[in-house]
Amino acid sequence: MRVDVVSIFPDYLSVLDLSLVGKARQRGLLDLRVHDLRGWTTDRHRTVDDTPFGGGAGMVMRPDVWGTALDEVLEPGARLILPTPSGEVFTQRHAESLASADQLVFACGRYEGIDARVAEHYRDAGVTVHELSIGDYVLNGGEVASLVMIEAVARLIPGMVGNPDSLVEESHGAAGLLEYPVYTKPPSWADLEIPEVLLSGHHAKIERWRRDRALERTAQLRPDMIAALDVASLDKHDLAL
Ligand SMILES: Nc1ccc2ncsc2c1
Repeated sequence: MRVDVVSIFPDYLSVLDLSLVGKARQRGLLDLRVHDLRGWTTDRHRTVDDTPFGGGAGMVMRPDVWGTALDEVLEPGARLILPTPSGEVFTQRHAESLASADQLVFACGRYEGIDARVAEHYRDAGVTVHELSIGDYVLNGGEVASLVMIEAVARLIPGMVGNPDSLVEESHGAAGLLEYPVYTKPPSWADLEIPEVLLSGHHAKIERWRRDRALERTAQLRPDMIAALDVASLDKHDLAL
């Protein structure tokens, strides 16, 4: 997979050289390219923004600069991602869908956002455009959101994580539940012990205990996820909880 990120703060993305994503690049699983939007400006001040039509505070990012950049970066079949607080909320389902793309291009907005004609222009041109939010809070731009989405997608690329089975039991994974509580050594800490069943070696009981805790935790913290569960995926024990 090729991933391009266009930003006026390209150094913000240097963290992608580390950890999982960094290793993926070294192993050739991920072709990550970070670009400075100002590289496509033509004036001496390298201007990327201007005042909003209709008035209002702040500045809006110019469509002509973004258009020149994206025309160069987008390859046929690429998905264009516009991180924005006014977008659809990014979920694991989006990560799974985006992980199958040949190229993802993240356009990181700053100021009050990117001129709306950019999304419109590329949709009209047949490009799949995703306007995605990572949540309801204030950020200064799209760079941090892009980091979140790139990590969520990159770890799903085949060969990225050592044990693919671990992707199934994670929170928001295939089971559609939050993850059960986990424990490790020492067996006793701060006068707190390990749940007995986890020391029993009885795998069926352990599996049952873990699913019960995942269902309980999800029901308590994320009733919306319970409501979204496929009832067919629940067994009679689940339903009795
Ligand atoms: N302020 C804010 C909140 C969420 C979000 N998601 C992508 S860019 C962004 C910006």
